[in-house]
Amino acid sequence: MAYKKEEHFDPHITDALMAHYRSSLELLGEDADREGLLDTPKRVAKAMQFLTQGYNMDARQILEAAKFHESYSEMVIVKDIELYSLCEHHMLPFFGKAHVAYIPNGVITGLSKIARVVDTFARRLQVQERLTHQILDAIQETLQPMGVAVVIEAQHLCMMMRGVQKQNSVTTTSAFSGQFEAQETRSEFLRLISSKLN
Ligand SMILES: Nc1nc2c(ncn2[C@@H]2O[C@H](COP(=O)(O)OP(=O)(O)OP(=O)(O)O)[C@@H](O)[C@H]2O)c(=O)[nH]1
Ligand SMILES: [Zn+2]
Repeated sequence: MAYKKEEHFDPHITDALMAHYRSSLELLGEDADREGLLDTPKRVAKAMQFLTQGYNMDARQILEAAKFHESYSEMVIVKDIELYSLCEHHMLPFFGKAHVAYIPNGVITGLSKIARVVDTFARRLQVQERLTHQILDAIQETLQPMGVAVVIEAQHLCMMMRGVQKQNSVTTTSAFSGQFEAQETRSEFLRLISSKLN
């Protein structure tokens, strides 16, 4: 499922968000009528709809539409999938990388679909832990593989620009199912995602 182009956003929602962001500008002490800000409510309305459009995307449908029967039964890893999300506490971005693996059980999917599944759940208000589990659950339920592994490494602007103001902390979350619950398989996955060659 492709991203919606900005011109396809619901105009009623865009209008309501524009009014909201215009009054936010004024509440923050700005002159919403000055030249540089005239189009800002519209830009922010569109940007926020873009950043939350995962609500209109269906990860299971994306995977169902790209299932192929194949006897390959080794680990498939898609690593370094960049992600941008918004923390649900402050609506500030968190961003980083997702590493996703599965061990097929007769069914594989298109590699790009794994990245699309990541985007589907990232483009919402999130906490990193739930994002990690939602990616795992969608792949597990749809492809029914022998196991799924998801690791996300991300930096949270709410911890960098404000609040505790820590610039270098990276949060790592992980979720494992099936064969990845075994130490040996999990270690192989962790070794492969930290390798420069793989
Ligand atoms: N577990 C988890 N916490 C998150 C995530 N994103 C942001 N947070 C945290 O959400 C918490 C919200 O805590 P509160 O005490 O309600 O909010 P706050 O007063 O703004 O907290 P500070 O950020 O410490 O100033 C903060 O500790 C954030 O660091 C996330 O993805 N997962
Ligand atoms: Zn936050």
